[in-house]
Amino acid sequence: MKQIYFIINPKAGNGYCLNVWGKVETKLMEDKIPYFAFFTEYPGHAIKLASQIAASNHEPKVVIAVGGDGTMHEVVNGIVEYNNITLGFVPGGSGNDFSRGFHIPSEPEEALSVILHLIKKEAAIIDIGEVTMKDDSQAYFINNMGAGFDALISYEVNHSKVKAWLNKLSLGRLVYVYFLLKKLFSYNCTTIDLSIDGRRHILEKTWFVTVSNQPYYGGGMMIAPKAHPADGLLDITVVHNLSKLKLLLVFISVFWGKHIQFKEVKTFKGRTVSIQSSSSLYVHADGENLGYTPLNIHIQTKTLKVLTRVGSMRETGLKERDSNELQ
Ligand SMILES: Nc1ncnc2c1ncn2[C@@H]1O[C@H](COP(=O)(O)OP(=O)(O)OP(=O)(O)O)[C@@H](O)[C@H]1O
Repeated sequence: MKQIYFIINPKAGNGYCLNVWGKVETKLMEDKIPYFAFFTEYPGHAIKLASQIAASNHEPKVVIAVGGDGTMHEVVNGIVEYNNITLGFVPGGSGNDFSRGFHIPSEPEEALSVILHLIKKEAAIIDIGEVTMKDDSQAYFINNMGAGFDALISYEVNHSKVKAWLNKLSLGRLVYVYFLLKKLFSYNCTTIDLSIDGRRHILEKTWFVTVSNQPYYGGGMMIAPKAHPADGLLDITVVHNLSKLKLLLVFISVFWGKHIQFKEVKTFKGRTVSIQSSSSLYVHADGENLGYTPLNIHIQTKTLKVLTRVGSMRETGLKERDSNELQ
């Protein structure tokens, strides 16, 4: 069997992740499965740990992130340039949208069982998004990225103590709702200039743009119900031209993926996307703050090997599609 490395974020889920790791560790010992474990010590550390593991030799290895979407995001960014790594995930964060979108069980022992089962089978090969910022710096996302109101919410969530309190009450998912309501009334919408595969869209009074590789974000909102991480396309969602009150209505419907029925919600599919705006907008990737617009996004198809129940294109009956056909 390939060597298994765990990268654990002890701060994820406001420390709940250490309980998750305790359960995983007990199961590994019971089943006498050899492994290496590394704990992150500061933000960004998982990128370094993951790239060091990948670079240590050319042997194929399994790296399993234990934490939230931010931990998975860092691990992806650490291994993206190496082709000897297969990725796994045990959810231990507050939002855990990766596990929702990639069908990883929420119970730690169950997640581990699925991973150990899948190690013996073929991993899914999925797409990822590459974001290039104005200063040419690059970052990759596995779930989604966003610019505008949703990125502002991410920023507020990541810099607030409310998340810790809600996590203590096992209500971590509600932190996004709390900040949405808090920021809704002071937010100023902007005109955005969106290019998708060279086709330009000027969208006035825009709340936000998200670019998704899988359906879920923000702790369970089904922002891009038709997104599939192995279809060779990114799903773009724009919410614009609607009142604050109607935004709340759209927001409620997003948990069921019904928001796309509103005329103010535009959806597109594409391979390259550029976002410019009349004023600088906050940007996030997988819920981690990235900076500000303008930026360019490019899909890297079939780039990552992931231990997930989300099947390959062949298994799900999807065909490689042309983005223009689907807009
Ligand atoms: N030792 C550490 N001390 C402080 N912060 C850390 C440490 N290790 C990692 N981090 C940071 O913790 C942040 C949150 O991690 P993560 O997103 O995995 O958990 P979460 O926020 O609870 O879950 P989710 O993103 O699913 O809501 C990340 O930005 C990461 O860089």
